[in-house]
Order: sequence, then C-alpha cells, then structure tokens
Amino acid sequence: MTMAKVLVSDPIDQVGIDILSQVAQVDVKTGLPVEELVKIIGEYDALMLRSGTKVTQEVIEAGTHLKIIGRAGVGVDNIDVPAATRQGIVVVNSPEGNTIAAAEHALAMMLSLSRQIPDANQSVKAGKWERKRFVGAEVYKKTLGVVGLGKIGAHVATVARAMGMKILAYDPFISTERAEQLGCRLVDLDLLFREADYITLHVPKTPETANLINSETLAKMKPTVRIVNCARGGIIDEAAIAEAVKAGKIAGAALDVFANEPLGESPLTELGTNVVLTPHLGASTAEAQVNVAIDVAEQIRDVLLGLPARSAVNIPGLNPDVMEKLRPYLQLAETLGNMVGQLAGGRIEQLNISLQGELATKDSQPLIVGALKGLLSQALRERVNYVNASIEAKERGIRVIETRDSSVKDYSGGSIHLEAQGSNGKHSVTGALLGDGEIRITDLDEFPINVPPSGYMLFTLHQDMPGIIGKIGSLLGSYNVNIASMQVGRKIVRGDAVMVLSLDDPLPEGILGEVIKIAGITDAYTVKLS
Ligand SMILES: NC(=O)C1=CN([C@@H]2O[C@H](COP(=O)(O)OP(=O)(O)OC[C@H]3O[C@@H](n4cnc5c(N)ncnc54)[C@H](O)[C@@H]3O)[C@@H](O)[C@H]2O)C=CC1
Ligand SMILES: O=C(O)C(=O)COP(=O)(O)O
Repeated sequence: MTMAKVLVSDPIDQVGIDILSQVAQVDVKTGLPVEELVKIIGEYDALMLRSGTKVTQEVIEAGTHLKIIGRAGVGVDNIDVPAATRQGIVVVNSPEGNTIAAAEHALAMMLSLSRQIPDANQSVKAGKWERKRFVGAEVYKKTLGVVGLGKIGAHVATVARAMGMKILAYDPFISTERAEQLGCRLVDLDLLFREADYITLHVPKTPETANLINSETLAKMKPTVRIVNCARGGIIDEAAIAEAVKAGKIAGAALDVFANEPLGESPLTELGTNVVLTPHLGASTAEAQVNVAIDVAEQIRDVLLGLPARSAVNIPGLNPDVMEKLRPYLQLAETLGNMVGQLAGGRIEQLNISLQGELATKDSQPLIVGALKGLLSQALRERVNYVNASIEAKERGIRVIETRDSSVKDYSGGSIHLEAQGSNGKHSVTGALLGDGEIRITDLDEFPINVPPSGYMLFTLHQDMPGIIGKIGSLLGSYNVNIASMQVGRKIVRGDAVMVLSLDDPLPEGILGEVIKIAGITDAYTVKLS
C-alpha cells in the first residue's frame, strides 16, 4: 500500500507534523500562491492549514484525492466548505484549541487601546518621557458590549466582569439562562451599540455579520466608545471606522483581523494612538498552536485510517461518540438503503424512513445519512460518503420523509423501515440487529422474512404454490449458481409470497428474464451488496 500524503500549507507546530508523520508522508510548503496549490494538490490525500491559505473551489476540484481538509484553528471562512462537501471531503477544525488565546488577545487589545500602550512603548523607546500625552481611560465600571457570546465571547465576558465591567451581550442563538450564568444581560444590537463604552466582536463572518459595523451603526454609538475586533475581517467596514476615528465620532479601535490580509495600504495605518493594529495574532500563542496542531493532526490521522473525525464542520452530528454508539445501526441503515435503492431502481423520487421501537427515541440524522449513503451507493459508488450523501440526495431531488413509531417492540434495539419509490415502483425493506449485532432483514415489501443480507440476493414475488422453488433451483443450477440459503415469506397460505435467495455467485446476464417467465412468478429482482 502506498503511504498517504499530507500537504501542510501554513506554519503548524511541529507536534502536529509528528502526529501526521505516523501515518503519512508530510510535505510542508507554506506561502504557496493559489495557482501553485492548484497544480500540486492532486497528489495529496489531506491538506492542513491555518488562515493563510485560500482553499477555493478551484483548489478543491483539483484535489481529486483529498479526503480531509484540516483547519488548525476555528474559522473556516478561507475554505469553500460547500465545494468540499459536494466532493465528499471532510472539513475539520479545532473549535476550542485557541479560545483562550483569542479571548486574551481581545482583552489585551482593549487594555492597550485604553492605556495607549503601543504608542507609549514606542515613545519611551524613542528616548522620550511623555507622561502627559498618554493619559488613558479605565475599564472598571464601564459597559462592555460583547457581540457573539460563544466560546471566545464567553471567556472575554467572564474576565471583563472580574475587572469590574458591566456586560451587555448580543447573540440571537444563546439562551437568556446561559447569558445570566455568565453575568451578561442579553440585549438587542441597537441597545448594545448605544450603551456600550467598549464593543468587542466574537461572531463568525456570515452574510448577517458582514459590515455589521458601518457608518450607520457607528453613528448610533457613544463618541467615547472603543471597538475591538479579534473575530474576522469584513465584519467592520474599515473605511467607515477609520473615518469615524479620524472625525472623533468614536474614541478608538483595536483590530487584529482585516477584510484583506495582509493589510497593506489602508487608511487605518495612518491613524494615531487611538488605533491599535495587530497582524491576525489572536491564535498566536505557543499554547494555542500546540493545542490546534494536536487537535487537527489527530483528526487527519484518524480519517486517513478510516476512522471518524471528532470536529467535522460538514458532517453535523457524526462525531466519534455518536459514531461509536450508532455504528451497527449506521451499517444497518446503509445496508437497507442500498437494498431498497436497488429494489426500487433507477430514479428514486422519495425515501420514507421509519424509525421503530427504541430507535424512534434516538437522533435520526445520522441514520438518515446512512440510509442515503446506501441508497446512492449504486449510482455514486465510492464517491458517496457521510459528508456528501445528504447534499447528493438533495441535488437528485430525492425527498426524505421521516416517521417514528416507538410502539413497535419486535426487536429490543429497534428497527428501521425504508420505502422508496423508483423506476421499478414502490418497494420496502425492514431490518433490525440481533443480540450479537448481526443484521437481519425482517420484512420485504410487507412480507415477513428473516434473513441476513448477503453479497448476491435474488428476490421473487410469486403465488405460493407447489413446484416454484424446485423450478428456480434447477434454473439457477443450470447456470452453475449455487444457492446458499432460501426463505419464503407469505401472509396467507397459497396467497402472494416473496422468496429470498442468498447466492454464492452473481447471477449471469439475462437470467432474471428467465426467472420471471416461470409460471406463478410475477416479478424478480437482484440485489448486490458488497
Ligand atoms: N483573531 C484570531 O486569530 C481568531 C479569531 N477567531 C474568530 O473568532 C470568532 C468567534 O470564535 P468562537 O467564539 O470560537 O466561535 P463560537 O462559534 O463559539 O461563537 C460564535 C458565536 O457567534 C454567535 N453568532 C452567530 N451569528 C451571529 C449573529 N448574526 N449575531 C450575533 N451572534 C452571532 C453564535 O451564536 C456563537 O455563539 C470566529 O469568527 C473565529 O473565526 C477565533 C480564533 C482566533
Ligand atoms: O482560528 C481562527 O479562526 C483564527 O483566526 C486563527 O487564525 P490563524 O490560525 O492564526 O491563522
């Protein structure tokens, strides 16, 4: 087996490289222009980066062997995640590895700005002693407005409260209870803008947060307000904030992140002591860099070994804990999806998934993804995986209807019933796990059966009458197809019935047509599971 190859395209702590080297050949090539990256990415199974690399759609399309993109940090806005998802590439990050570093940088920026430390430092180093020039402001008893009360915002709020600040927070996705726990008052953005003496941003850059601070919102603020942004460039309109500082409409700004990085020419660099700028240093502590490198390198290693990643941003709900608990049921859902996809045939319009018994009380999302992965595996083969199954199904116009019935108690762990409408009509299959975790197909097209799935299966729909089993047996025998097991499911004697045959060999071309010609057989289907 050839060794996997990982490209590291931004500076990463050595501890991460060492972890990757356990399973892969690691090439560290930082500062590559996009064209260069596009040229070489096809050779790699994994890409590890920070905010310096732009992973555009073009890069992803050229990354034909990529299985995983690992962001050694939080923000994935430099990665075209939808393009990666479509291509079945897992994108992972380190959601907590640099929380403290970023929070402490925001606090440092707030205090630096208040006490003009960067300029005072420069002045002393220039041989001056300007005590009157650098008179600052205290944060004690001032109001801090925290926009985004997630991991970083929460730590900033906690420390700021210990410094005697009053905290207002705006975050539409955080409960009042959580805000109260952190000693923050949840308010609307307008009130936060009007009342805060300091504003610190801790939101991702999204269409809702882009240009959140602009000339209009700046006009609502106190002239004494100081604004800190250690979240993402583009959340602040840089020209507008430079203008507001220059005109004395606000007291100052401390910015770590910019719409375009490196910053280059900007009106911000021309401003004086009330503007503090750092070159995206929020995550740059020794501790954070070790944390994120270990966190992401371990995930890349795991995915290259075929294991799940713990912080995938594009496989919601499928972390290793969930995977571990659900693994046998994921396999069941996938097998049933694969079977029903082949039975229904071709263009599937709708998949009904019913979770029965114990499973009706569980998170259904992973099982739905598993069923869709199985359903699409005939069409997409190894191209479909847990990352892109939902999006591929959606793009093919497959509607998914989910129902739950906890009253079905046939199997202790519960069962999964799938029904699909395709070019062969409507077909259904139900399955469960036995005590030892083995899969059993328990129902086919509403006929009760009890068979394990096997590599090659033949299903017939027929009239329950003497002679049919013998005829099928001799037909298959004449083609040298060995029958491993056979079972008939029927609701009433001599009524409609199904026959399930597990075969040791694939059915040769054309034999299905002959099966259907046998008197009493109304339909026949093959299913291949491998
Ligand atoms: N400067 C740097 O080097 C670093 C920057 N960051 C950035 O800091 C930001 C925050 O990171 P975390 O706290 O780890 O993320 P998080 O996901 O824990 O918190 C983000 C919070 O923003 C909230 N939010 C989302 N949309 C919002 C909206 N429209 N209005 C108000 N709140 C909204 C969410 O509910 C969530 O609570 C991210 O943009 C991340 O990329 C993170 C680490 C280092
Ligand atoms: O983690 C984040 O979101 C950051 O912004 C840190 O960026 P970096 O890894 O220092 O390039």
